[in-house]
Amino acid sequence: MNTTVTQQNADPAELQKFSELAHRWWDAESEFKPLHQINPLRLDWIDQNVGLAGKRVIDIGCGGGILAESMAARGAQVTGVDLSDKALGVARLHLFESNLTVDYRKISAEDIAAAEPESFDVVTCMEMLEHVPDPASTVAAAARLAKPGGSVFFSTLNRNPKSYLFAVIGAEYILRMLPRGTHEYARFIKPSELSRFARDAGLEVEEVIGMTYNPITKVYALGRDTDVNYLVRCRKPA
Ligand SMILES: C[S@@+](CC[C@H](N)C(=O)[O-])C[C@H]1O[C@@H](n2cnc3c(N)ncnc32)[C@H](O)[C@@H]1O
Repeated sequence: MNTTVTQQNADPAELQKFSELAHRWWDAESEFKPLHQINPLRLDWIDQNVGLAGKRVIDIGCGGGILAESMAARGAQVTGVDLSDKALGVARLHLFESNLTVDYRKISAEDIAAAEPESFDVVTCMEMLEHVPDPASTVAAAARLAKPGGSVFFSTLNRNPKSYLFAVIGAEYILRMLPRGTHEYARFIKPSELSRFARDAGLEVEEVIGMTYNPITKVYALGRDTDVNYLVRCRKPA
């Protein structure tokens, strides 16, 4: 692994997992299929709430750039940050194919928040908090990056027996949608916990919305069921 992690809110083993798979990031039938499938839903939800065109956006834990590119395609000026060299390499290469512009940088959320506080109209941090040792620190960095009046979006996995059954046993062992070991149950975050992290960081929590997967129809949907996957929309007071 050529990822250097020093005194950062990062787990080298987690970064290694994503680095090893990075070359398959844009293969919509690969381990990243779920991210490709959920992307239109989360993109539309974000766009409907903030109107992405012309907005300055930062995507924390951008990986290969599925969400970052799609926001750029909607007219946003997007910065993507991650600590996996390989994922960032794939993200940069994919720009040649898409002809889009995204400013990809290898920097932690905390470091870019210290360097460029209150710089972004929109902050997104999706499917990333469950992979870091100190999610509250990432949430605080996301809040710091937002301009006053800006919007901050998170998504992660709830922590309860049902989410263990669906997100770990179901997705990794039965349906084999994800490689075994993708998710560590102890790192799942309850909506109440994420809401507290957000409030402690000075954000107002405006919406918590669930995302469900129907294994029969293979369709994802947004709705009231936050038991497994969920998204949170926050606002930084002006
Ligand atoms: C499941 S992927 C999600 C990618 C993207 N956010 C999406 O939803 O399409 C998790 C990403 O978080 C990144 N990541 C893990 N720990 C990180 C950290 N401490 N700082 C920045 N990125 C991190 C991984 O490298 C990986 O790209």
